[in-house]
Amino acid sequence: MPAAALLTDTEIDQRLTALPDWTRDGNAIRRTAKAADFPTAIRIVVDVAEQAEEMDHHPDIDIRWRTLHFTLSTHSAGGLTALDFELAGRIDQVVAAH
Ligand SMILES: C[C@H](O)[C@H](O)[C@H]1CNC2=NC(N)=NC(=O)C2=N1
Repeated sequence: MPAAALLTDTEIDQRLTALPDWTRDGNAIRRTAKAADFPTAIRIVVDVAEQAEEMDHHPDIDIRWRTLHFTLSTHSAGGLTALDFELAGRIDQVVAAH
C-alpha cells in the first residue's frame, strides 16, 4: 500500500460529515459502540481485526464490558489519512451488522 498522505483540516471535516458516529480528537478520530453483551462486543472486535489485517491498518481498541472505544490514527504519518476514514467506515459496517 502506498504511503498515506496527511489530510488537511478541511478534508477531515468533510470526511467526518459522512461518519456521524466519529469525532475528531487531535491527530485521531474516535467512536464508541455499545454491543448487546460482552460476547457480542468481542465478536465485533474479531471482525474489526479481520478488516484491519486486510488493510494493514490497525485501530486502538478499548474494551469495557460491552462498550468499545475505537481510536484511529495513522501512526507512520503522524496524523489522519484516508486509511483512517476507510477503516472507520468498515468499523461502522461491522458494528451495524451486530
Ligand atoms: C509495517 C506495517 O505496514 C505498519 O506497521 C502499519 C501497521 N498498521 C498500522 N496501523 C496504524 N493505525 N498506523 C500505522 O502507521 C500502521 N502501520
